[in-house]
Amino acid sequence: MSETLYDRLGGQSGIDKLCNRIVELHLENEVVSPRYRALDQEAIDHAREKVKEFIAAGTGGPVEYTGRSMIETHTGMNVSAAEFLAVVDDIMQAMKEMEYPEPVCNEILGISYSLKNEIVHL
Ligand code: HEM
Repeated sequence: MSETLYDRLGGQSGIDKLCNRIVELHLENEVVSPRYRALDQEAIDHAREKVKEFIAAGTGGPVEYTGRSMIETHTGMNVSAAEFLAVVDDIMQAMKEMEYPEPVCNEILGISYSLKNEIVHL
């Protein structure tokens, strides 16, 4: 059987580390940090855990996503294209730091972009 993207991300432990780093980068990224700094610690922790689940489930892991849909989550935020790009940049930066092979980075990049219309200007 061929390896899933979940496997190539290092399974749940790889995805957990990746998401932890992505959230750290968001909190330092001046384009999007106000969005996350507006949340209390509990909400940040909750979002981080749901993102871990979302990626694991979406890449073929043995996990069910129990969070809200992308449209439901981001509706009312009026997320801009610049904010979307900043979030994708942080994802790519975290993947680069963790030295994932380029094809794996590109797959995540493609999946991220495929979600743009479910996140931006809602
Ligand atoms: C590929 C891009 C993105 C993905 C996959 C994604 C995924 C998620 C997930 C899974 C959650 C948690 C859902 C839940 O609580 O049930 C979430 C929450 C959140 N997202 Fe996104 N997101 C993306 C882009 C963005 C962007 C561009 C922004 C704006 C800067 C953003 C802002 C937020 C905020 C503020 C929350 C917390 C919402 C709350 O606590 O009510 N996200 N996102």
